[in-house]
Amino acid sequence: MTGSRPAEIRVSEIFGPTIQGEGALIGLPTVFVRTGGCDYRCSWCDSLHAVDSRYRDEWRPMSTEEVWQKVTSLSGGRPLMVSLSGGNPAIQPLGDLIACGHAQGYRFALETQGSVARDWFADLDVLVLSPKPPSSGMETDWDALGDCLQASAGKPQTILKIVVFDEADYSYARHAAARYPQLPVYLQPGNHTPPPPEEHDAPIDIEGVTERMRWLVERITEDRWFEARVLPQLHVLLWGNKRGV
Ligand SMILES: C[S@@+](CC[C@H](N)C(=O)[O-])C[C@H]1O[C@@H](n2cnc3c(N)ncnc32)[C@H](O)[C@@H]1O
Ligand SMILES: Nc1nc2[nH]cc(C(=O)O)c2c(=O)[nH]1
Ligand code: SF4
Ligand SMILES: [Mg+2]
Repeated sequence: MTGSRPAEIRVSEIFGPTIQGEGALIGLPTVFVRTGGCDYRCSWCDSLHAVDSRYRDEWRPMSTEEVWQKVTSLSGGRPLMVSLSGGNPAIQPLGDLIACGHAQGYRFALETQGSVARDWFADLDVLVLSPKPPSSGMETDWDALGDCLQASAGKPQTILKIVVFDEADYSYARHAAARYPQLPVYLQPGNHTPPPPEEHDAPIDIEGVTERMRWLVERITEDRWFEARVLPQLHVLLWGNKRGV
């Protein structure tokens, strides 16, 4: 007799502790679980190694226990914030992992574009919704994003984090923020020229990122948009496009 086996999590990489480089938790020590596979294909994705099926061979199906073992070994058994990213982590079975970690005092933040909702979003501590602006080449399904919010049932701390490259992206961010006035908004300057994933340490266009940040600050102050926050990707400033940091 065979019972159904618990679903496995498709993992691209597990690394840390490092610091959370983006959004509301910036600077906070964290271990990343980056899952493999995404239902989007953003033109400027900086994590293609977890998106493009060319890298599928590097993704490993792991049981919840195996993932948990790796997280606790990296953290030395000391509870911390676990960041679930990808790819789109929402397409992986992560509910058991969250329950397992909570039982040991760990907390969980998840980053997703908001295209797929899961019941277990309500068990997260932090939900980062990062809908994609026009420069990504993706189309936002606002109903799906609404479903994600509904699934979270107001339990996790929830924020909007929007990447901005240009004026059209900025307008999109304003529109998204207006749809969800209850959510804190973080504007993140886009980082151009992501390297091919096999190039782990390519130089970044730091001037471009800095220029876009200054422009973003100008735009929000001009518009008197005083609820918005502008933040760089701290890990990009510190380590460029290096993987696993
Ligand atoms: C790699 S994604 C993975 C999680 C999920 N798929 C998502 O997009 O939210 C993690 C975060 O990195 C951001 N990101 C990806 N490529 C970027 C780039 N070139 N510049 C700035 N932020 C980027 C995404 O917008 C998202 O907020
Ligand atoms: N340090 C660090 N912070 C991050 N915040 C979001 C990341 C991601 O790729 O999802 C990321 C990442 O890859 N590294
Ligand atoms: S949704 Fe996220 S992981 Fe997927 S392609 Fe876009 S930025 Fe990359
Ligand atoms: Mg990243």
